[in-house]
Amino acid sequence: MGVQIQILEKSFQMEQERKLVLDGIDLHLNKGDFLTIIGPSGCGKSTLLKIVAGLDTEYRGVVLVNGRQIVKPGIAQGFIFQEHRLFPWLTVEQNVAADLNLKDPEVRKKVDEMLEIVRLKGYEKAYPSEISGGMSQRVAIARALIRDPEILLLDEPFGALDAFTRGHLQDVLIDIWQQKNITMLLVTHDIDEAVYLGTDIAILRANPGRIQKLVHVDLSYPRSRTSPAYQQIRQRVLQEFEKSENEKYIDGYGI
Ligand SMILES: Nc1ncnc2c1ncn2[C@@H]1O[C@H](COP(=O)(O)OP(=O)(O)OP(=O)(O)O)[C@@H](O)[C@H]1O
Repeated sequence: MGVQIQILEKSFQMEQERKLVLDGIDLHLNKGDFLTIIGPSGCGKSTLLKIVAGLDTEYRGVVLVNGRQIVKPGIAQGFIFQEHRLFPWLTVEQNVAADLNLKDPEVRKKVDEMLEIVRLKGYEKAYPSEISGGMSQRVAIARALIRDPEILLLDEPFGALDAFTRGHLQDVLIDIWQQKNITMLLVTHDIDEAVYLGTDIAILRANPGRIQKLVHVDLSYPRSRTSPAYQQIRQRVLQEFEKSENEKYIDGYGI
């Protein structure tokens, strides 16, 4: 049970050649794990997430979510993009309900519960143009959660937000994860975000994308960024990250 990701090979056809992007990725997440993924630009993080989401099925390998093979997008795999992708003509509560009927008392109850979890009570009737970027991203998270996904996939979800809002949303995300005991897979460029959120961190290297190192973060939540144990793990991850970046240049790619 849990999530099994086995990507033997993922390549893209370029004009002249096939480019190998992911090579031998093997990851296992138990229910309730929070895996963060970092790595140099272009190492295949988004490609990996799209494969797990079922958005890309052109690869050699297999992804299993609770024993079921992922062959297309579905409600079992919630996906949060960097931009929130809300419908501008729908209110906050309509965006959360999306194709579900808000007049159904069960749906109404769930929408209210989700808005409570993402701390948006009082904004039900607002339109996306009337709320901030951070609030919009919380609406997107509520919209994914209402479908009870077995795994939530987040691609740089807070990358476009200012540092203060990002810090706040990281805490909201930990809250949601703890309340729902959901399995999380989050891609980020931010080493601090990877350490602050993850039970485990996968550091990828590029050309082709491979797992450079898996680091287990044995720290309880909420985490203190200034604690020596936190700083020690951060330092370790940073060193691995630098190694993965150097290898990218030694290989002659990425410049
Ligand atoms: N649809 C596509 N067709 C061809 N090549 C692609 C396609 N999508 C991604 N690639 C290539 O695959 C590689 C990995 O891309 P991907 O977006 O997964 O990397 P990333 O690690 O998420 O990068 P970043 O951190 O910059 O967002 C890159 O070299 C990219 O150019």
